[in-house]
Amino acid sequence: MTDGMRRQIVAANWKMNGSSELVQQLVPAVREAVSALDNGPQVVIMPPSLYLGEVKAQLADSSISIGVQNVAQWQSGAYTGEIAAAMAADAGCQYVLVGHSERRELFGETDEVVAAKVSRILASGLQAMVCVGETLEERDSGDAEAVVCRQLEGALAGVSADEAVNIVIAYEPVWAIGTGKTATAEDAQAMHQAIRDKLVGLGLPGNAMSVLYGGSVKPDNAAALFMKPDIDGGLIGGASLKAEDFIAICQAVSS
Ligand SMILES: O=C[C@H](O)COP(=O)(O)O
Repeated sequence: MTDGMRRQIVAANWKMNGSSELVQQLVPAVREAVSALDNGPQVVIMPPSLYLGEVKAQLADSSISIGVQNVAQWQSGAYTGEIAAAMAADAGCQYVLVGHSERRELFGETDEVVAAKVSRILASGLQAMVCVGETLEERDSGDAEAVVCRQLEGALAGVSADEAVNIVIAYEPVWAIGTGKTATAEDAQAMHQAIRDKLVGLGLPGNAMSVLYGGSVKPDNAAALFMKPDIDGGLIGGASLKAEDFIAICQAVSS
């Protein structure tokens, strides 16, 4: 299923959850299980930034990558409470999540802000995991694809085909996040295909880029989603906080 830079990825977004205790319990267990996988996915752990150092220490010499859940659109300066993409790189991250629907909804992130962040992330030599997805209302009114295409166009404004090697797309229907309602594998596949077509339309190598699915991915639905031809793995919220569940999801990619 991989083609060029397209690769299977399972990313853990802890959101604002976790503790030092969780790091000490969960990360070594995930590390051990992932190292035993044949042909396993690239695993990425994105804890709250305060725990990055502890997670990194647990992952020394492992193949698992680390990332942050957000960075500022600015380079540096008087932006109390923010962290810069360059700092994420300096702290040893490889990935940055950007444009998550919670950031768009709760923190007012527009497509323009997302695009500015993408540009900072790429300039810092990191991989941008760009989230897109429609609300239930938008899906019910038949606008899901148009919304996702608009978000892609906005977030990737100014990204060149060469830079696309450092972009991963995560399709997360908002109505499926944390609700236990997941898109059917068929609906997710259809949207992933539409995303690739849109990327190609934007002059980017859409068929060679990784496109992940997120939204209530659990051990019991992961394999059906991941076996679809255009789904390259998942962005996992709730289930990434339980070692057993997250490991089972990583195993579903390699099976
Ligand atoms: O970033 C992760 C997603 O928002 C999915 O969260 P969830 O797996 O809890 O539905």
